[in-house]
Amino acid sequence: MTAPHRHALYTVAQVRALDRRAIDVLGIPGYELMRRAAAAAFASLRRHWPQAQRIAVYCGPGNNGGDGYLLALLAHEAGLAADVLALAEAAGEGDAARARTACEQAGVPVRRWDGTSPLLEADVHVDALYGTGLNRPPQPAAAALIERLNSGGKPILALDVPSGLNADTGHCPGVAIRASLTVSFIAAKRGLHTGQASAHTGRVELATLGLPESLWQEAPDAYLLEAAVLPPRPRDAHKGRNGHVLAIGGDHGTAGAIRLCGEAALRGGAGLVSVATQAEQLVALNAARPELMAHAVDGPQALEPLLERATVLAVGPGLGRGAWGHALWLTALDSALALVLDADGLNLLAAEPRRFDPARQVVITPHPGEAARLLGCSVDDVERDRFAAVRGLAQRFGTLAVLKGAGSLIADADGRLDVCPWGNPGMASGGMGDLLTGLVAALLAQGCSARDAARLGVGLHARAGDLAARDGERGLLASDLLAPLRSLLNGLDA
Ligand SMILES: NC(=O)C1=CN([C@@H]2O[C@H](COP(=O)(O)OP(=O)(O)OC[C@H]3O[C@@H](n4cnc5c(N)ncnc54)[C@H](O)[C@@H]3O)[C@@H](O)[C@H]2O)[C@H](O)CC1
Ligand SMILES: [K+]
Repeated sequence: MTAPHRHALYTVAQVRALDRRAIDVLGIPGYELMRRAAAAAFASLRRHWPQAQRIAVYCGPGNNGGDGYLLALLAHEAGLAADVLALAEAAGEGDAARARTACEQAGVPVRRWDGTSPLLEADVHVDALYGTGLNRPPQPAAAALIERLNSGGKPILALDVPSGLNADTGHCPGVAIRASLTVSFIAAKRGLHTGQASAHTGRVELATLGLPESLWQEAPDAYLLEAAVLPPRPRDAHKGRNGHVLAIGGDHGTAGAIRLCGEAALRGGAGLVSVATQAEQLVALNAARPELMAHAVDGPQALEPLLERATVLAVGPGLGRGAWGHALWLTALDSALALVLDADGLNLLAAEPRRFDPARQVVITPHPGEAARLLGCSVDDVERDRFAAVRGLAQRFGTLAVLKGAGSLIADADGRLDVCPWGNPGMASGGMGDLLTGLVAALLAQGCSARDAARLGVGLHARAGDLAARDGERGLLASDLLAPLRSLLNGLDA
């Protein structure tokens, strides 16, 4: 019996089951839930826009619209000017129809949106068009209204889900509301925290509608990551206790990626970091970061002695897909060491797929393009359902999978999902992935399991990106993250 763990994320089907249990088992009528939802949303509206005197509510044909009618009624009863534009004719019966009648009988003007009339004059617009019931792209009239609201220059409060956003996947099949605030009811939906969601939800608040803890019986399988750091180092720590990362990459002309990976492994706290790379990179690497032990490796034989000393492998940054990179990649895959695969290490895996021994600690960190190649689908397919994609990766390769992008996702082979709530568009730049690879390798080197290294690494990396973006998201460089990363790792939140 767990209340909605404040980081638990639910599917629409799971929330519907909670709704049903509230109605059937706890005997709370659906209309009472609707009234509580409207009250919670209205209270949020007053908190966020205390000066608002006029609100306009846009109601769809279902229960999301029902929430909107009851919110308009509450605003009217509180002395605000409230108007309603309805997308559809009054529904025959049901809670939404009852809500609309209560609204009209109280004297709140309810007019039909004819597809062209101007928006209502208001300080705040309330989006009550679609919630968890969205099952196709908004149709022309609704789409036109959504686009007008988005360009209306006034804040939008979205009820439960910004209309047009799929509450399960975070994908927008068509146009979608861009809200300043979303008040979500009963339980947080997965789709509010990944993919396109962050461009549409604004701030997300959860209203549990005063339901008793006994409602949340089944434990959900998706959670928002929580801020965490590594436990403090024992005083007698020595470099041998913090593992030895061997970063493999840096084909002709690409020293930067493997260097960033190695630096991140050092900053991430690995005891020792070696780099196996092409001879031409040595000077640049040693000059840039002498603490990295760079080795010229021309093939698998030269790699062997380095593998014997390493405890974790990070394979892929700047590896290339030529004979040199492929030979080193094969050697790394045939070792039993913990492994982080990224960039060309993943492209080579897409070309020569294999399942890893579940006992081996392996983390793969694709961006959507690499994920598409690994899954044999399009990038659109990946982004259309990121949760399905990341789970597919973990199951297909038998590894811990990270699917990067807005709201990075983490899946392990038994289906548990974690969602990263941090990060910003400034991080969509070269080298950010190389940092993550090195950081995850460093955490593995310090004894984390693949799952903990991925969760901690993704969270710290994104939080460091948010700290570094305090000086602006434009021009954010991967190396800007190294300083805040070190602070976060040591629990010294900058
Ligand atoms: N169930 C409860 O106890 C509570 C529900 N709450 C609110 O209810 C909505 C979910 O309501 P539902 O009627 O299932 O669906 P929607 O209102 O989201 O959608 C309306 C209706 O519209 C049709 N539809 C879907 N997509 C489209 C489209 N693109 N174009 C046209 N029509 C579309 C579809 O038939 C839907 O049924 C939930 O989000 C909450 O806001 C209460 O708040 C809490 C209790
Ligand atoms: K909505």
